[in-house]
Amino acid sequence: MLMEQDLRGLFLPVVTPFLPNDELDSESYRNYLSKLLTYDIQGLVINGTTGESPTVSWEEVERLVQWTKEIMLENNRNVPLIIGTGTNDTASTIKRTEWAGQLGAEAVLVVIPYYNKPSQEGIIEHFRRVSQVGVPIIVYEIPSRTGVRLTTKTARTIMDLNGVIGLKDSTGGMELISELTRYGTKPVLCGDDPYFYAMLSQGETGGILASANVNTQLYIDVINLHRQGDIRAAKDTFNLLVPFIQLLFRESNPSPLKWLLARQGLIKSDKLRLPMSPITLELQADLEMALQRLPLNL
Ligand SMILES: O=C(O)C1=N[C@H](C(=O)O)C[C@H](O)C1
Repeated sequence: MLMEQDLRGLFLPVVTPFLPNDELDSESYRNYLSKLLTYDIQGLVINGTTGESPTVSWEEVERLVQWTKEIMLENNRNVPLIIGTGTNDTASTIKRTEWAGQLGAEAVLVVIPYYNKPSQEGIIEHFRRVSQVGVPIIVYEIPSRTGVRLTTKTARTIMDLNGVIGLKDSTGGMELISELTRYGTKPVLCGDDPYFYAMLSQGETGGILASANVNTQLYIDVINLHRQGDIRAAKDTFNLLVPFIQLLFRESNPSPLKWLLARQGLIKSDKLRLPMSPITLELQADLEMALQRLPLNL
């Protein structure tokens, strides 16, 4: 099981490749994951936003986890698996967290309950109950997707729960991390790619970054350079990544990322499940242009 001190470095949220008939594409998954496993990453996140969790069934999550274990074995590489289990229903989140534990998850990623707009007290109680399952929890704060925002007080209360080992900050700003790190906190991982460098400077311990599915080594370099105190080189390296990050989030993640992975031949197609749809021709042209300037180091 992951512990607080393990939440350091780069964790990759994986895409879920699909066939034209909407079935899971195991061949693409094997090809793509084998590549990711060549990097010095600290873990994989299955069934996150990038994995299209809203349209992937739990039975499919089980297959993805099984395949991931097989692919790790084939590649002689073992990294911790974090599984997304958060929903907007406490009972189902508890069930999924129990199942994730049975599947061998080292931690679970639990998003703030979305859509039904619970009160701060309701959110705290949600996490208190899920934390009792006994699988380490990474809290996932992403107000642009959930429609609710944690107050600092709520975030602190949830972070203090036994069983919560850290938080993925996708708030799109520096306020939460500044407040949490002001008096010391459990680890905060960046989940908002454009803020990755700024948050490192503010005390984040690493990231769960969809954009790091491409140019993975450069993200690892940013972390290592920053740790070594070579701030200038870390910033220069991050600056190389910024144009791609901007393009990868101009339309909803993971559509641009899937297009890029397919363009590189790592997965067979950029197929998404509706209501997610492929990127516009305009974004495709801009990504092609960016590729001319910085060929992807996949
Ligand atoms: O799947 C994830 O985990 C991520 N989701 C965020 C989003 O899609 O909004 C982005 C982040 O890079 C990782």
